Amino acid sequence: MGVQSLLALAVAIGVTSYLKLHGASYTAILLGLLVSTVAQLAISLAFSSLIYRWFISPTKSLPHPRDTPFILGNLIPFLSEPWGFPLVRWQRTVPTTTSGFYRVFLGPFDYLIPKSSQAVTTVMTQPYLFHKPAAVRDGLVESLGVGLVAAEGSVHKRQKKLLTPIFGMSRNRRLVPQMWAKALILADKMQELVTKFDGNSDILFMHPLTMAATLDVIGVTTLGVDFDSVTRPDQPILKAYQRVFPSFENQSATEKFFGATLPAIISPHLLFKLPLKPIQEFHQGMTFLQDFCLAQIRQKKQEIEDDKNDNIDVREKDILSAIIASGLEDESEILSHILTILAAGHESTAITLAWAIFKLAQHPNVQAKLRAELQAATRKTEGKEMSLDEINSLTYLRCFLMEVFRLYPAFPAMMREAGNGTLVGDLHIPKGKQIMVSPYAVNRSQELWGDDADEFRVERWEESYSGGAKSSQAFLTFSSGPRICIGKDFATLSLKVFLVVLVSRFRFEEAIPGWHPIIQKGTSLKPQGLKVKVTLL
Ligand code: HEM
Repeated sequence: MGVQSLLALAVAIGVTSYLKLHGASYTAILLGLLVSTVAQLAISLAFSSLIYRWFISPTKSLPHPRDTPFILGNLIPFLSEPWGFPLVRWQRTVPTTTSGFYRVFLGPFDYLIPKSSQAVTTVMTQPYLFHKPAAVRDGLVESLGVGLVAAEGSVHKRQKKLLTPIFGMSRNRRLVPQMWAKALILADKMQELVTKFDGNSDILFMHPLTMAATLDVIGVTTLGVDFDSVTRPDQPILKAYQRVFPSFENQSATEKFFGATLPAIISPHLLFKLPLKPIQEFHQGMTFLQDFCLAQIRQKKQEIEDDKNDNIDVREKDILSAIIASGLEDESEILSHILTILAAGHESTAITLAWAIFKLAQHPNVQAKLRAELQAATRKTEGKEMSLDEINSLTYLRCFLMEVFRLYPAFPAMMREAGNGTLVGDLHIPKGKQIMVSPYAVNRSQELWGDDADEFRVERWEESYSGGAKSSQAFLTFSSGPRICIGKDFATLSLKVFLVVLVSRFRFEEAIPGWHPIIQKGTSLKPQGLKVKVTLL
């Protein structure tokens, strides 16, 4: 229990005893407690925002954004804009210090932000010292269990060792036909939509389509189950995910406000118990997914047990089979891995695919160059499905995708917390200090990428394999260090397959010249209402 909580308890006991001794009624005592709680909260807020932050904190000498009002600090831009926007501004305007960190204030909470690549390295290469904050971890555990995203320390190390080979090159080779089949189904659906009214062209909202398609890829590759979300938008798994990750487009202004604010200020234990409609929907969605995945796990276990010949096709059929065949027996851990892979794997890829298609529409020259590369490759394969090596030999496709990854990282910020007090150069970071690492801001840093960091310039990846970045920590789309995304190659491959199939079959143009979709505020870079004109070639 911290000093503040002890003080609060002492004041509450004091107030109750005083009122009781003076013969007050229970209503008066309750009222007294309420008033004293509010007063303590106000004093604690004022103390952290007006005194601790400026005069006592060991990080008090670090620079911070200009225009930082007392009390609210930098909270307003953070709540009113997509997270990445203020982070890019601050990355450019706050002076660089020797430690490479600066600080921002979200209401009473102070965050350190690593600005230099050295500071980013310090945080990302020591994931068990700078771990995920308890509130973030608790939220993940509540929904997904202790899978790789939520695990810390030795548990994370063991899980990563178990899962890394399952996501290796030999699996990717096996996945290509499944991904290809799903990309063709998406292309067929898009063809059906654009030819519906006798023409060969129409405006399509891409994000719902990419969500359904990437969910289908993850379903077939992870569980060996065909969700069929692209052709059946009412199928229950898709509906469950729409409940778990609601799109802001379908929410009222109040729901949007609370959806962006409550997770930042209330502990997940409390948040998940609130009698609010989105929370109830979340639980219903999660319960459905848990029951569904558990049934799949039991069925798959049986298949593997029944296979007396250790048949590779049974043990390696999909990611779930490979996890069970690896010898992991704990059913709740297997369930956490599957829920984690399904959740982490499809939304991020869907967001990236939607942005990729939007960038093609915005940049016809890039699209033409990519199509030319694909047509030349397709001539060689005589229009048949490409192999992993053929897909990976498409150099312009790689360059295009890297530039999309750089400018549109699906997760604009990652939260961390110092597990122990530590020294970084001359800066003492105290235990419990909150840290925010921003892939969005680092990927657009002019110090690391040059003056044209904001420009969508595919050539930078043609000129140099690293895109000309001045540090290996300049590209954080998939995080870096021991907690780097395990599905990085899986996601890259499935995006390449989707792009090969879609760009070969359709031309993408801006639906409205110069229009840009709004980016959802919060933890992901979800585009709202992303639409493009799609023409069948
Ligand atoms: C474009 C697509 C993707 C992006 C941008 C992305 C990005 C990220 C990022 C930034 C992290 C680190 C989060 C943090 O530490 O706070 C992460 C972790 C993770 N991702 Fe991905 N991801 C993508 C696709 C996938 C896919 C397809 C899968 C699985 C099939 C996956 C599974 C995971 C897992 C299990 C972790 C936790 C790794 C660990 O903590 O060791 N991701 N991802």
